[in-house]
Amino acid sequence: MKENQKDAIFANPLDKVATFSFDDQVVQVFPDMIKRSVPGYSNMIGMTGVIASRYWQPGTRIYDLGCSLGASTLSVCHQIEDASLEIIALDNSPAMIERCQQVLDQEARMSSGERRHIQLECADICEYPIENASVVILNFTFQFLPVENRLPLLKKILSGLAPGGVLVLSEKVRFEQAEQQDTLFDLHLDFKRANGYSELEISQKRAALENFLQAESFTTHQQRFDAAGFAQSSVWFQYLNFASMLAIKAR
Ligand SMILES: Nc1ncnc2c1ncn2[C@@H]1O[C@H](C[S@+](CC[C@H]([NH3+])C(=O)[O-])CC(=O)[O-])[C@@H](O)[C@H]1O
Ligand SMILES: O=C(O)C(=O)Cc1ccccc1
Repeated sequence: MKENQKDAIFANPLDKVATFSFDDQVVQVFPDMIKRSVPGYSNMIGMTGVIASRYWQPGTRIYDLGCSLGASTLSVCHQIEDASLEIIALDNSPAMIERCQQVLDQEARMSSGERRHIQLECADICEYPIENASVVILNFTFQFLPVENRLPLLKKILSGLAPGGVLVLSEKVRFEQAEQQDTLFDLHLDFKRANGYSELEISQKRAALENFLQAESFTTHQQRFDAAGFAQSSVWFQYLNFASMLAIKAR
């Protein structure tokens, strides 16, 4: 199995910076990239399992939408011991799915407990059916969807959730007030510098993400949760311009 490598994707000058893509090169460095780029990533992933264990209802499924290498799925498995737990983990990057399968196989070999029911699928989350769920996880995936696909996806999730079910949505956010946006955005750049990224890496990655990652404000997220029909929504975590929200379906 390929070992995880340090992220140096944008370390050398590129003639033309192509739009970011979840290809084999990104997969090889992904755990390092996400930890050094997303403030609070480990906290949000760890708590995702804790939230899942409060809202999961036996006989229903948990969906991990945009699972990458399975970090949220594994957090859920650590928190819910029940052998009947069924997780459906989706990603539309074949390179991610291939590596995720290796990660899950390795975990299964290492843990002496029950074999978990994890269905891994290479699929577009906007197309895939969501049925009989009590927990749906969207950790840092929604931000990559075309904006016009976002409300339809939330409506599909709500209709697939059982009463009392939860959606966990973690994202990069932006702020409506220009001064607040500048302050927290600049501090995020400092966070990346403190984690060893150079000015060149920071500026080339920024160019690669332009128009690809579209962050939205808390107000936009809250209004969309309401428009989709969720009964309640809250921001439960924020670290600079990254946050995690949860939205609950009426009982
Ligand atoms: N339409 C789509 N359908 C399916 N997958 C998609 C789609 N669009 C993007 N993806 C997938 O969403 C993932 C986003 S990464 C999630 C991290 C993970 N949740 C984690 O918590 O470790 C976040 C990041 O890289 O910032 C990638 O693996 C894409 O292939
Ligand atoms: O690096 C950034 O600026 C981000 O917004 C986070 C991120 C992390 C991993 C892949 C794409 C974006």
